[in-house]
Amino acid sequence: MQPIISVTGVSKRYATGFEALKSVDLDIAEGEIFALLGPNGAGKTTLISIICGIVNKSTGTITVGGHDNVAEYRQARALIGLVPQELTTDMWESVWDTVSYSRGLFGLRPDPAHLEKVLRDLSLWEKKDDKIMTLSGGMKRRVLIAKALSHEPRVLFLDEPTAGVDVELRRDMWEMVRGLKADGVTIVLTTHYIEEAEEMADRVGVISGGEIILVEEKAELMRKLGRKELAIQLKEPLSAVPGTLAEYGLDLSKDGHTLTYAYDTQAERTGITRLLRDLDTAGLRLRDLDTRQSTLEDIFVNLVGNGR
Ligand SMILES: Nc1ncnc2c1ncn2[C@@H]1O[C@H](COP(=O)(O)OP(=O)(O)OP(=O)(O)O)[C@@H](O)[C@H]1O
Repeated sequence: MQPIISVTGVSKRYATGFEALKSVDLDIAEGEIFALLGPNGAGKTTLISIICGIVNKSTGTITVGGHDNVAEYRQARALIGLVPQELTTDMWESVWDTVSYSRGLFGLRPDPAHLEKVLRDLSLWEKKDDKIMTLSGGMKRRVLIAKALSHEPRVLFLDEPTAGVDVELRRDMWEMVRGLKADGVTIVLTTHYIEEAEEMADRVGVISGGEIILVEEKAELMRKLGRKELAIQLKEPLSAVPGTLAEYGLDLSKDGHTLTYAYDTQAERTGITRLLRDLDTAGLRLRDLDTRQSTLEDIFVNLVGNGR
């Protein structure tokens, strides 16, 4: 199936000479929730701003629903809803007016029933006549989402949707995103929060220093997450792993005192019982055992550390 968004060889050099993106390739499948993870300054906002046509790219091509996002800007932009990080909306307007205006910008006929559904889904219906400046920060964020959904986009971009929001609003956001997915909307969200990617995403992309360094199904990442290491401390140091233990792929520390066995916690058999028996048979005496689980955070920090 053709991806709904296709980014090919996109780079960005700002006027300052800073290269914020380095030849990014990325496809987003229709209907998925894609989380773009990366540290501050990695290029997340730059990338989504370029896809949405707010920032010009230096090289490369982007299509949205098959439309080139420069040559066919209007068609491409009409398919996209963008919820920016910053509150950028007219504080003096009422919720209803600002959301209606956003829809009008796309040249669409008024559709009060659609806007009512959007506002109700975001628990904003009661506030529809309130001026935006009178709303709480969390409610203002909901207004930004309502604006982004006003023209019935097929792809919704959420830039750091839950940065600085309370737990309740975060839960509501996640709920809303799931509802949109159920309606067939593709979601791309940027986040620093690994739990958010873990909770929401079908696929995860990691960006660091302007480069996409990993794109993977979340389930696959979770499988990696499921890996554990067993560190076996030996009473007497070894100079090499005994040949009879070759099948375990053990790692011997430089000082010869520790053997490390990596295993999959989700596998039916971890092989630990057999390994311990074989260690005994090989005549090795143990001082201590220690296990350590790699988290998605470890994987992330590792990747980002290496990507710099
Ligand atoms: N208009 C600009 N001119 C020059 N440099 C810029 C401009 N906008 C962003 N940058 C730089 O480009 C890099 C990427 O910024 P970007 O906002 O895309 O990162 P980010 O991953 O979204 O970060 P954060 O998580 O902090 O929002 C940063 O080093 C930033 O300072």
